[in-house]
Amino acid sequence: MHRKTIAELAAGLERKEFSSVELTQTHLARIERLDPILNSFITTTPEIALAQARAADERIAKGEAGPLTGIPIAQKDIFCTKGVRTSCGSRMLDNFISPYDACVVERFSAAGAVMLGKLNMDEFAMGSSNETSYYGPVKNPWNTGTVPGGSSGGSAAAVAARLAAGATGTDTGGSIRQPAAFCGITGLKPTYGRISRWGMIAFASSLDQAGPMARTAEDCAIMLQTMAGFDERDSTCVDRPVPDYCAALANNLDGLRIGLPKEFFGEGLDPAIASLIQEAVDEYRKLGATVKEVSLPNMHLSVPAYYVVAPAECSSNLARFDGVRFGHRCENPADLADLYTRSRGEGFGAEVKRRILIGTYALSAGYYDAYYLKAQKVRRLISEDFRRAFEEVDVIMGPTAPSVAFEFGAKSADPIAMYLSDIYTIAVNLAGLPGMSIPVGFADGLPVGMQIIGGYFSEDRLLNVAHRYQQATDWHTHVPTGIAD
Ligand SMILES: NC(=O)C[C@H](N)C(=O)O
Repeated sequence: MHRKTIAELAAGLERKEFSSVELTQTHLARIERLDPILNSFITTTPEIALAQARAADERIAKGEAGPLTGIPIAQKDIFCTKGVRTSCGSRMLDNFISPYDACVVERFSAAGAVMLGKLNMDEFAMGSSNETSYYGPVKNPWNTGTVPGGSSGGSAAAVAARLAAGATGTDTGGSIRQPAAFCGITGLKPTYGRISRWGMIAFASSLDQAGPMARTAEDCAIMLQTMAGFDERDSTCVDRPVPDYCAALANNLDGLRIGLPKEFFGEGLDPAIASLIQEAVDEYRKLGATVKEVSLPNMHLSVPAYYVVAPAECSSNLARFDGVRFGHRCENPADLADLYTRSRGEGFGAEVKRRILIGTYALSAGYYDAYYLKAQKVRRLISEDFRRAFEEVDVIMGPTAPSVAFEFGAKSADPIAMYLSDIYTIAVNLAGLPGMSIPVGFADGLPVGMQIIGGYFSEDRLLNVAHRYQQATDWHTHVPTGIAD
């Protein structure tokens, strides 16, 4: 059962080949058996899952099921879940039981989905390897000596290992796409504003966006259908109709104009990855696409601009964790200053502290114009680069990450080396565009992801482009041996 995609599981439930309770029990048993190795879950919620599965079976029996009714999924632990610990991968929130559900969680519940638990992640989504989690790193199911990527590493590993049929992720600077690439799954970061951020713990509010992570583009379409749409509780959520993402999947790709940015194929890219991307692009030629080189001249400024904007917003957002209202509080504070200092000092890990310090510095009087204002101008230049490219092409393709999954510890001592693993993804966040990662092969036995970037609100087109490729190839069907057999 666990090998089936969400679309296949929904068909099986409808035909009564198995019940949601059976399906849920199968996944819970797999988590119990395999997650001690992978560490992809921070919290499992078997009682909630089985209650939701029973309710789903009733709904299916009455003929009132939707495409996600009875499907076992899991939530990144950045989404607030009522009555369930919501840690954001941090000691700061280790004791935090959320009093409400995030909008995304509400929508999955309303659709009748089953929540298996909360997934491991880099602390407050800051990281690209899952090594910054207070709960320990997640292992990559393809090779447990390598990282799963981050920050949505628990989501990617759980889906790759068939512990959940689908998972939510969030992407501030590559956090859905890079782990999807490292674990050989499909992930979509939608346009900024497509999905409500309400109840999603804020890291960098002008960049954060939730999205689906699953095995296929079709499954991502099914999940996005439920996640997308206006919510007045998030002032940046866009009030715009949600298209039927599944209806567009099978459209043919005749005449699709693909752009390959020359900046994506330069120095620093693993040559094995470059050739797999070229092979995938050749497949698209066979499917009727035309291919041309485009340029994103300000791409090289994306990582530096991100590491001003994101820490600046993080220093402001994380000011709320003060030991007073919720989260970690130090023992016996001497006075208020001691309470703040020790609670934050004990509650946050090293990477989070680094970002808060960078952000506070960048925003401080005298440095604001030199850093923050300048980074905002660069952001505008990057958006303009994409706008110009999309005058000539429909989608942009390139590698998701410059390397395959790396070994634990390989980049932890060098923050800049770690930051560079998001070199191809971050510009998309700065511009607010949608982007996907799909599996296109293996290098050194590890999965390689290709990124597909589209214009604003072109998620239907991206999913269509990804789906047609997945119908013509089988990279997305490969299963990590040993762990996920
Ligand atoms: N949250 C993200 O998108 C991850 C990014 N690597 C960061 O550390 O900021």
